[in-house]
This record gives sequence, C-alpha cells and structure tokens, in this order.
Amino acid sequence: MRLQVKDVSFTYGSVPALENITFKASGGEVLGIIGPNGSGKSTLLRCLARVLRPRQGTIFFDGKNLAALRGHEIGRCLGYVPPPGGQAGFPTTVVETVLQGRRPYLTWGVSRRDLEVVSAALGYLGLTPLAERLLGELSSGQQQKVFLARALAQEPEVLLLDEPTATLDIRYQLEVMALIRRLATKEGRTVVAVLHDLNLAGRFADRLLLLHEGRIFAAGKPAAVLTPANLRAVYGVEAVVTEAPWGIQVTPVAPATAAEKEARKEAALARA
Ligand SMILES: Nc1ncnc2c1ncn2[C@@H]1O[C@H](COP(=O)(O)OP(=O)(O)OP(=O)(O)O)[C@@H](O)[C@H]1O
Repeated sequence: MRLQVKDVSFTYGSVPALENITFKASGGEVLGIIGPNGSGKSTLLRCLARVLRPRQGTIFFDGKNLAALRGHEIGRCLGYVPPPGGQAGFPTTVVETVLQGRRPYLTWGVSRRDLEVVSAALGYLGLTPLAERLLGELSSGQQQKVFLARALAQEPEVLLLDEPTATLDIRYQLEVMALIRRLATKEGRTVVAVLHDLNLAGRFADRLLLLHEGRIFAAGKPAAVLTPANLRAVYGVEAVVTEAPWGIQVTPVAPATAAEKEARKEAALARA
C-alpha cells in the first residue's frame, strides 16, 4: 500500500482540525478529498506533505513512517502543491521555478534528463511560450500551472494537490484533471487532490473522502459518497445527483434550510 494514514488527529492550538483520520491509497489511484469550508481538507493534505506534524497517529509511505524519512527522500516520494495564492513573491522565471522540482535529483549540475523532464512538464501545461517570463508577472491561473508543472517535474510517487483547478479556465480544469488521471492510470502514481468542484471529483476520482468537521463522514466510490443524503448532511444543500456517461454529476439546487423549504412549499402552493 503506497499511503496509509492511521488514526491521525491534528489541533491548531486548542482548535481541533482533524480527528481520527484513517484511510489508504494505492498506486494508480486518484483519491479526491472533498468537504465544506473549514472541514479539514487542507490540514489533512499538509499533514500528508509533512508540512504539519499530526498530534496523534501515523502516516506510512510504502510501509515507512513518513516522520522518519529524510528531506531528499521526501522530495522523491511526495510532491505537494499548496492552494493557489501567496506563492509568487520570488523574482524567478517560469523555467527556473519548474527546474526547482528536480532538486531531489540534482547532483553536480543539471542533466539532460532534468531538462527533458522540465520541458515535458512545461509542455503538458501549455507553459512553453511563458518559460522565460517572471512568475510574479503571470496571472493566478498561469502561476497555478507553473506550480503544478514543478510538482510534475519532481516525478514523485505521490502527488498531493490542494485545489489544483481552482484558478484554471474550463479547458485547463479538464486538461489538468485528465493529466492527473493519466499519471495515475498509466504511470501508477498516487494522486490525492483536494477538490471543491464535486463534478470534477465525481468524474475523475476513483474514490472520495468526504470530510465533515475534521472527521471522515463518508468514503468510497463517487457514486456512494456523492449522494443527496450525504450532501444535505454535510453541505446543507439539496442537490440533484445524476449519473452521466462520464461520471457523477451534482447540481446544487437550494440550501436545505427549513426556511428555504417552507418558502418553496408556499411558492408551489401559490402556483397551484
Ligand atoms: N493556521 C491556523 N490556525 C488556526 N486554525 C486554523 C489554521 N488553519 C486552519 N485552521 C482551522 O482548522 C480547521 C480546518 O481548516 P482547513 O484549512 O484544513 O479547512 P479546509 O477544509 O481546507 O477549508 P477550505 O475549504 O475553506 O479551504 C478550520 O476550523 C480552520 O479555521
């Protein structure tokens, strides 16, 4: 098993953010982490990336305790892309930034293979024409693609992506998700991605973890997790869930508050 998370809890000061999280992810799998604002998704990803240290519990990578791995080992095992925003303060170019992804492999200098990998990562994300531009002079979506390209250049076995499509236009949302899918299916990598877009989650993930108030509320295949009852209980919305040929589709219809339901009932009566 590539990734094993056992009974992980995390607290910010006195604020509990994760409680008793346990799950596994294998090679070739895309695991989507979904849940409302503040449910603990980013905190979980930061624990997996070893940016945060769990208060309790253990995370294993290929059977090894993540807490015991050394820096350069982590770099080859795990590639972490934080959520968009606040990362572009450095005067580096796009190509230099993506090349940083090769740091776990660099010895005396940059090899031909390093350059090939960087060039392929730039190409995958349509960044080749922007290669010499400064990062700080790009749009937020373009910057997001650069950080994804850097993680791809790192060639890690596990990719940890926090809202990888949040700032991307609809074409690149699909392209990035398809790329993630390919990395898992064709190259056997494990991808753990925090996703707010339930339709992308329902379409591209093999399994979903639905978080609610720091705990796992539901876990399993998208069809089992994205149910109207779960969405009502966790997000407080009424949603229509359909199964399209390409995956599960979720259409939020209305907030499921008592007042809303009453108003809709009255409106229906008035129309009748
Ligand atoms: N640096 C911090 N200090 C204190 N509390 C924090 C900190 N970061 C997050 N929290 C709290 O931890 C909980 C989980 O936050 P987290 O960012 O993991 O949620 P999330 O599911 O990623 O939310 P979102 O969808 O809004 O990004 C929330 O209650 C949040 O207020």
